[in-house]
Amino acid sequence: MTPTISTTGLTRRYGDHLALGDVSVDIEEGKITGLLGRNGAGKSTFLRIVTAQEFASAGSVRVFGESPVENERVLKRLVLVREDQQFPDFKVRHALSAASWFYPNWDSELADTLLRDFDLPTKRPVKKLSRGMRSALSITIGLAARAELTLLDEPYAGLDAVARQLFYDRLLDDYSAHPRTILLSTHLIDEVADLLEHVVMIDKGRVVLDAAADELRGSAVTVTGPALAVDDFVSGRRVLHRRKIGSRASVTVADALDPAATAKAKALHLKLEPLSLQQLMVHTSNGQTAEEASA
Ligand SMILES: Nc1ncnc2c1ncn2[C@@H]1O[C@H](COP(=O)(O)OP(=O)(O)OP(=O)(O)O)[C@@H](O)[C@H]1O
Repeated sequence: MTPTISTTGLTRRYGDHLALGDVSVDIEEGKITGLLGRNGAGKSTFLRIVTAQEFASAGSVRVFGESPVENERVLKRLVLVREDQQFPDFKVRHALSAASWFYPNWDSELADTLLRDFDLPTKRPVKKLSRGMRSALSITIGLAARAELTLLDEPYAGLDAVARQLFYDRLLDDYSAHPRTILLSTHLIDEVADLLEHVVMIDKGRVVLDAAADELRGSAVTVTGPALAVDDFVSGRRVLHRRKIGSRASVTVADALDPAATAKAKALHLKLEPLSLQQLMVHTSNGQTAEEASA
């Protein structure tokens, strides 16, 4: 199956700053993929290149098997929702009508439902909306467009926790009813972790993880207990992080534990805690091994 997005050696330099370096990834069709990374990691740059709003310095990008550059055939099959979405001087209902003409799969029933859910005033000029309301409008357009490729670039600026949860719920409901390829860029990883089927993590412009979310959940574990027992238990394993407090230690290892190792930990009275995706990003983007000690 041809991936919806495929990049090879994608590189973007701004002067001497490398925003994306040699990024080769495939974003598979019909999945929700998380594009994760810290501020400035290169997520928006990647999405702007995929949507031909910006050009690569080197490497190639294919979307639906073709170059997206000046390619109407490709661009009309995708929607990008950006955090800093700009709207013409329209009222909300005019912004929605304009979107309905532009996107071939537009669902006005869904748009109406989302307007009600987010309590958006249809007669108000977009410029008079609060920041959170503007995000809600962008999300409404992004979901109601029901584009085959839906790109969401941290679309929740200013949205409160209740509105963000509403967005995640509606995204999942509509995706379940109308499966499509969704790429969601975010650093609020814990909030979206359960939605994601695949994860691409970028750090300083480089891909540092590209794996199925299920594979990553439980792929690292923190072992806590008496320092000697912990050190013995983790010996020979790849240590991501080590913390010592007096005679106790807490060590994160990048291995899934097999049943025998889990039984051994239990016998040694060691505590095992699987690492969340968010913690995994913290450790992955902090470098290979971190050591902390306090007496
Ligand atoms: N037009 C530009 N000119 C110069 N540098 C840029 C430009 N656009 C992006 N950058 C730099 O490239 C890097 C990647 O930026 P990008 O916006 O892609 O990161 P991001 O992962 O989306 O970050 P955030 O989560 O903060 O939105 C940053 O260091 C940024 O300052």
